[in-house]
Amino acid sequence: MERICLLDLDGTLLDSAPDIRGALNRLMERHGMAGFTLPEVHRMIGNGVKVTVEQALAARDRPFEEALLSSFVADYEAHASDETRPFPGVLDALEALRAEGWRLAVCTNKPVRAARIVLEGCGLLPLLDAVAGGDSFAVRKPDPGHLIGTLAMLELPPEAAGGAVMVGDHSNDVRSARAAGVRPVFAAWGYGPPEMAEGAPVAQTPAELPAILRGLAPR
Ligand SMILES: O=C(O)COP(=O)(O)O
Ligand SMILES: [Mg+2]
Repeated sequence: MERICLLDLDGTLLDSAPDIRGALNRLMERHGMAGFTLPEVHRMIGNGVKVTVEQALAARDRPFEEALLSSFVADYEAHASDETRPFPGVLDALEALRAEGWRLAVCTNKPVRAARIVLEGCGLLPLLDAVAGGDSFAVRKPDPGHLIGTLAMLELPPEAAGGAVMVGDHSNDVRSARAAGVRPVFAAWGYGPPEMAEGAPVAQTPAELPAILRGLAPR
């Protein structure tokens, strides 16, 4: 069975919160609202941009508007890799996994256009066999269909989930993996608190991934 590694993006491959915060706080400022600290923004990431903007507006007692979301996304796309970088060790870990025969695909709740822009800006795009965003399918994490759809982008059937691992920093990643029949690994360096691992194996750093995934690989 083929070895497939599905990877979450924000808080797993990339420390993207500074640029998400930048675009969010510029939106808030344009509309006369107070901005957010980095730890506050960490807690708003993982359910897609719409939820991020909804939570930000709700925190300031302001109703959600589609136009505010569009203006946030346009600003974010223009500044997606100003400060965003791969977490230390990510590039080496991805190269090691590829050398060991793992196919790599991103499965993120971020809209796919923004995901590709930031992956390109950070130099990770050439290492990936597919990128599935939160708007690539009718469903997104925690729905297992998002992972099954990502496998389909690799021209693999749902049964290939048995040879796949999902690395992510949010309970959405762990839950969608389990529901799809994919083994989850929790990225402890990301934005999710430790309880979001929900009993999944935990990688403390990206450097631990090759050994952990080797232990989970189909034989
Ligand atoms: O919330 C988002 O926009 C994306 O989050 P994810 O990359 O961790 O799925
Ligand atoms: Mg994440």
